[in-house]
Amino acid sequence: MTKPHVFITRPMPHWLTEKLEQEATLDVWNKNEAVPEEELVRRTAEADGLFCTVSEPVTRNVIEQAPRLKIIATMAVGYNNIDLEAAEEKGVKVAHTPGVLTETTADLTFALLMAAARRLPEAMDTIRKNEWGSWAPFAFTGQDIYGATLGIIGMGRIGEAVAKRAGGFDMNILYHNRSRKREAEERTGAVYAELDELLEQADFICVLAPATPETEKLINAEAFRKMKKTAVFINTSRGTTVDEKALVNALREGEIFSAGLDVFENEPIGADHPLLSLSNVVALPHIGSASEKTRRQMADMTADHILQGLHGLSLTHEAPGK
Ligand SMILES: NC(=O)C1=CN([C@@H]2O[C@H](COP(=O)(O)OP(=O)(O)OC[C@H]3O[C@@H](n4cnc5c(N)ncnc54)[C@H](OP(=O)(O)O)[C@@H]3O)[C@@H](O)[C@H]2O)C=CC1
Ligand SMILES: O=CC(=O)O
Repeated sequence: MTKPHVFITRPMPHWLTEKLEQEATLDVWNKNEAVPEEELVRRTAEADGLFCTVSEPVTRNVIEQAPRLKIIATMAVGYNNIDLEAAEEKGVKVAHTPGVLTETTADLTFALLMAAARRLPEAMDTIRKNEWGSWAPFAFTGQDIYGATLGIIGMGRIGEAVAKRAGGFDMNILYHNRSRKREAEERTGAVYAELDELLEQADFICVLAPATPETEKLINAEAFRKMKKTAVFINTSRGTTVDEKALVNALREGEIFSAGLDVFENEPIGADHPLLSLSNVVALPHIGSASEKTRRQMADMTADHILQGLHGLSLTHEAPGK
């Protein structure tokens, strides 16, 4: 009997390909860059399983041209890049990796918060450029984190893990979701707030809601105008939740103090992106879950999802429908 065929959209370590090769024939895109759409369509067309990442738009076009496809497993918790409606129509299951990356992404969110508050990259650049004159009373003064107010938009798994870290800094925590989460309030001491109230009162604003039509440009020019001039804005969710032009403007005009960003409207951003011309921006290349242990666990979980999908078994983490 011929083995099912799996297309993997990134180079993977041997332990992972060996595991999948016991049950499938693999086609691996051997570059650490997104598969161009034409290539994704062509290679998924032959596949029973698609092992993908956040960077490939798995569109209706991709899904409809893949008659054998049974399972799409993304190595990510966010699955906004996959057309769930088309997958459901074609009977293709979709899996993602919630939970396993929660603490690692919360660590990175907090690291960005601290770096943007205390201007760490900007200060380090001074040393690199040999421009460190002497201890200067008002050089690189930033915002205090201890005792400040944190506003979390999207108090889910990662939002709550960020709130727990904030507890160690004695922060007051406000959060905004579509629905109140009373258990999270009990666990973290966070207080539910309407969005405007959170924007107006928080010293630090972290977006951790998923990319959906509802969250598209949720943080726009009007939202930035409501924030404190000393506010630090952090986005580790998806670039689509923020109006980037409005963000550039808010940072340039001093409507907010600084921003820490792991995600962008279009990834990868080029070195000539306007955000990178601003000294009050800390920018990272979408590395929220990038610890060695977590990425290994995510890859392994994705491989398990592929095997479950190929065998018609229920998925450990099926992506919730629309
Ligand atoms: N930078 C990176 O590398 C990473 C980024 N991520 C991003 O983080 C996101 C969150 O992950 P995770 O915490 O596991 O997901 P969860 O589903 O656990 O949490 C998402 C939260 O967002 C809330 N939410 C949804 N829609 C809205 C809305 N319109 N307004 C306000 N809140 C909303 C939900 O609550 P409710 O339904 O009540 O509104 C929920 O509590 C992912 O979807 C992904 O985009 C995740 C991992 C790594
Ligand atoms: O952005 C990463 C994810 O897991 O979602």
